Amino acid sequence: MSFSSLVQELSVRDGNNPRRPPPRTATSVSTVDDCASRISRAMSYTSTAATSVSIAGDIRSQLHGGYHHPLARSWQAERQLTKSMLIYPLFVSDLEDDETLIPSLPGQYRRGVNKLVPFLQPLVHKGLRSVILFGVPLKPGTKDALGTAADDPQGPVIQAIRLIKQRFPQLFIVVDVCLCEYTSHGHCGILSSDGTLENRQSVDRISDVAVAYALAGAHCVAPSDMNDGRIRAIKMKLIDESIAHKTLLMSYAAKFSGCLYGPFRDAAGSAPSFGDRKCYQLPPGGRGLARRAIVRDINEGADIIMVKPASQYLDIISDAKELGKDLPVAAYHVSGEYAMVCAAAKAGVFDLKTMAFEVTEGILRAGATIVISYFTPEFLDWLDN
Ligand SMILES: NCc1[nH]cc(CCC(=O)O)c1CC(=O)O
Ligand SMILES: [Zn+2]
Ligand SMILES: [Zn+2]
Repeated sequence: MSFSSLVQELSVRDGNNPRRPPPRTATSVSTVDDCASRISRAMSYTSTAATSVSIAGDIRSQLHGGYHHPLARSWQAERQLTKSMLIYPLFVSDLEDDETLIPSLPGQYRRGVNKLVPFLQPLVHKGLRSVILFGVPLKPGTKDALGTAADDPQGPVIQAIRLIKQRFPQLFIVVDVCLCEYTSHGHCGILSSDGTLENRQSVDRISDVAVAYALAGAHCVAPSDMNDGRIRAIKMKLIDESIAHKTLLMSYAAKFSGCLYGPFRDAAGSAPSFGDRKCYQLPPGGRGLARRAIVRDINEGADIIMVKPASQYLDIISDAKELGKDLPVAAYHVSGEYAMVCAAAKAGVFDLKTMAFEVTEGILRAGATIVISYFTPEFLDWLDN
């Protein structure tokens, strides 16, 4: 039985409804007026006859027309990925001529300051708008219990900020603020004698480091340490230094613990030497806790809220958008997510480009408008075609 004859049959069977519209046939030609009156008839029909699905379905079940054409498909998305939404992570080591492939992070390198400009030049030319910097101290003896090297004026991050700002003035420089790359114990703050984070000292140190990066010229500081109260402390010190008006404060507000940061820790040499980060990064099931952290950081003065990882936490991205209606939401598609996509594509599970777009579109659909992605160089090419 064809669809239209089924509709007809159902309509005929439903003979006790006096407002039943006449059955349509496949050959009927409609005018705009005809169409409008049919819609209004169908609407009044469904409102009085909930038992029948036939007539309203006849019109409103037709969705394909809305996305037959590629351009129409793009119109179905609330937001489209653009180059300006992307932030590219860069690992900057303290060995000036370093250019080392990170084995667990396919295609990504650790680079010394001397390698940055030649690497960035073609990307900037293709439309790269923003980078996020992570310092990697490799020289022996650089790490200590207080993470002293984090704001070393001769260290890789401050050197890189100055260099990039001078050579690519149009590039927006975000700097990750944390101590784990610089502490001998690998934790994201200063520890008290029982091995837990000492909040007051950690926040004091983290906020000093953030201000040092901002004074060196970073456009944005992004604390990823998760110590309570660091957003307020950084904002206050930025105000004290009279640079709050030109420094964007992006909070890693909802940063979850788990196993997706592994390749990053290989790249940055920042794995904790004992224990884990479960007492300061959020538990994966903690949606309510994440919502509290988001609200807290908004109230402490964050300009942008970040959610991380991204694909496993799309509900949290959507919560961040709802809670911080007037703040942009960023999502970090982290090292483990990136490595998974690369590994599966390599194993023939799916096409790399298709999946990179699918995962990123999912992140945008959930509510983010800024995406930190290791796929950024590829997107700069893909978005041109
Ligand atoms: N605290 C530092 C930091 N900043 C961003 C990441 C992870 C980013 C990634 O996995 O790509 C981490 C690692 C961690 O918290 O252990
Ligand atoms: Zn850290
Ligand atoms: Zn603990």
